[in-house]
Amino acid sequence: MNKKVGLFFGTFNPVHIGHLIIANHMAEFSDLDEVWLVVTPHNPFKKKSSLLENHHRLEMVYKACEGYENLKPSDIEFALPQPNYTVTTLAHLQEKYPTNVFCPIMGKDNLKSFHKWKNYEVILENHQIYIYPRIATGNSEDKFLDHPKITRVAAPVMEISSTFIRRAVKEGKNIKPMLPAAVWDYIKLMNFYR
Ligand SMILES: Nc1ncnc2c1ncn2[C@@H]1O[C@H](COP(=O)(O)OP(=O)(O)OP(=O)(O)O)[C@@H](O)[C@H]1O
Ligand SMILES: O=C(O)c1ccc[n+]([C@@H]2O[C@H](COP(=O)([O-])O)[C@@H](O)[C@H]2O)c1
Repeated sequence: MNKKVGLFFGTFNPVHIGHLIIANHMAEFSDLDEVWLVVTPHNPFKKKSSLLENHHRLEMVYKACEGYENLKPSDIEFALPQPNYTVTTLAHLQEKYPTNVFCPIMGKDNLKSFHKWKNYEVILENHQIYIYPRIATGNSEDKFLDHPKITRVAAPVMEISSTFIRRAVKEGKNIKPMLPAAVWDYIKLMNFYR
């Protein structure tokens, strides 16, 4: 049988429990067999300056996924041209794993800017997109929400961001519960974000 794989793309600088809870919820409560956390070297919409090196972010994702049978870290984008366009990654993955069915996972907030993604029509044509709820800013219409290639999954809403975590670590705050334990220990050990 073809394996249905959810793809959770992110810079994961660092990965936090918000990411982990969503990824795990998708793997456990939707029809996805696995969720791959794809570490993006360079998001086309984000500045690269505050980014930790790719292998450090991957290491944190690897640590976060430990003990979760259906969550897998992926470094597939490391060898692809940058900035990383999701349409390119999807084509590459489909070629490498022809029997897998790949479904990108996205927060409802991201759907608002989806029409600005490179070749978004191609993504929609070839893939079912799994959407989880997110508190969105602004009130523009979600024109994709009722699209047949959109599947909505009622996951918990987690308002935590990597930006908040980086800032808090810099200020010496204890934000241990916001990170998987092994990720918190690694950040301390490596003196990241100080
Ligand atoms: N708390 C959260 N709950 C659900 N989804 C999230 C959460 N934080 C981020 N995401 C989503 O997870 C994916 C990867 O997130 P990303 O690595 O950009 O983290 P981030 O916390 O948004 O980072 P930053 O604060 O550095 O912008 C993105 O699709 C993003 O929208
Ligand atoms: O392909 C695109 O045009 C595109 C535009 C913006 C974002 N993305 C991908 O979406 C992922 C999540 O984006 P973000 O901004 O929520 O971190 C990130 O890993 C990017 O590679 C992709």
